[in-house]
Amino acid sequence: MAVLRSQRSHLNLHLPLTKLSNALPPISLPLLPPTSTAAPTEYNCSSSSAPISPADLDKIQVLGSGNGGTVYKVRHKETSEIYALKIIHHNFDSNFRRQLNPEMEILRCTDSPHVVKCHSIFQNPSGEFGIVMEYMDSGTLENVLKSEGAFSESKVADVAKKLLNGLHYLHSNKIIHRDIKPANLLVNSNMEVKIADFGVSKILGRTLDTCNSFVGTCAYMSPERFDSQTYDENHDGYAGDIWSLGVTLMELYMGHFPLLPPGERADWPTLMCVVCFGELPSLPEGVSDELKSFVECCLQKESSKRWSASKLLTHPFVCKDSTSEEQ
Ligand SMILES: Nc1ncnc2c1ncn2[C@@H]1O[C@H](COP(=O)(O)OP(=O)(O)OP(=O)(O)O)[C@@H](O)[C@H]1O
Repeated sequence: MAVLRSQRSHLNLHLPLTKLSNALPPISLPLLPPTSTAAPTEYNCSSSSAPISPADLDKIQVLGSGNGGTVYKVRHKETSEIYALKIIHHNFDSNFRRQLNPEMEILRCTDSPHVVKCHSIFQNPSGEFGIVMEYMDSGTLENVLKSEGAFSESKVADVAKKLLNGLHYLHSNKIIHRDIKPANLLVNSNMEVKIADFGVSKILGRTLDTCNSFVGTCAYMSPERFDSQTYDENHDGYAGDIWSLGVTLMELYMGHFPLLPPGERADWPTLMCVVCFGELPSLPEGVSDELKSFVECCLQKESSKRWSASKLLTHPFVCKDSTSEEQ
């Protein structure tokens, strides 16, 4: 307990910024025009089709809402194609009003089968932003877990491989997601799994970063994000996504949040003690050596000992019986 108290006394409780390395020049994206224009402004995310504007879409139902906005299922009037439309909440400052936030920038420039596809971004005359995305008809991995229960090892391996391909793509493009968890991973009926919700993500090297102080969801946060001084003050952020992936995959296999006993409240101090000072709970008996080893490679407390996404793609757990997947 004394050790715990002394460790706590020099904890950095306001979650410092990730230190940037490999800085790139800022990506130049156009500033959006002033909000007084009568027609919506549209940004096409796909090179092959015309931009979709709000007038092209009929709202069908609300799919969910979070801190960043509300997501609707919508139908394109002309093609009958179904999309997901995220309307970003309107409580932003005047600087934010005129610029794409990191989520929009990332969705606009990413193109991977493992990252949710953005078709179009627009701004209404009132200043409200909309993101037209591909519709993932099975919802989030969190929903799938609730309705179908714990995943088999082979299903966890399949999801792991798809997410690793997505993270490898993002990390190769200097993007850190910072909020990997079952609720931010979307699934469709083709059993595709895609990384979504870039609301707190970061593009390394950007000069503009509107989400510096945001911490992501603490339940899936790595030790260095709780306490960078003890764990690794030079962490680059990518390894934080790998930790969150490890917790997420354990959750899929065990059927409940793995770092606390089922039903225990995941408050910040309890989680910090478990993640930073406690021994991590092990996987249940009967689990294969490959899964055990894979999770260990993700959940190393020292971030530099964690495997990268590209190295994990070579781990026997994900490349047991299939050929390497394309990005
Ligand atoms: N492309 C999509 N296809 C299908 N459903 C989606 C899609 N995008 C989001 N959703 C649904 O809408 C919900 C809200 O999405 P949102 O991006 O606002 O994320 P959130 O994780 O709930 O919120 P926050 O921004 O606070 O993290 C999701 O939980 C999901 O159920």
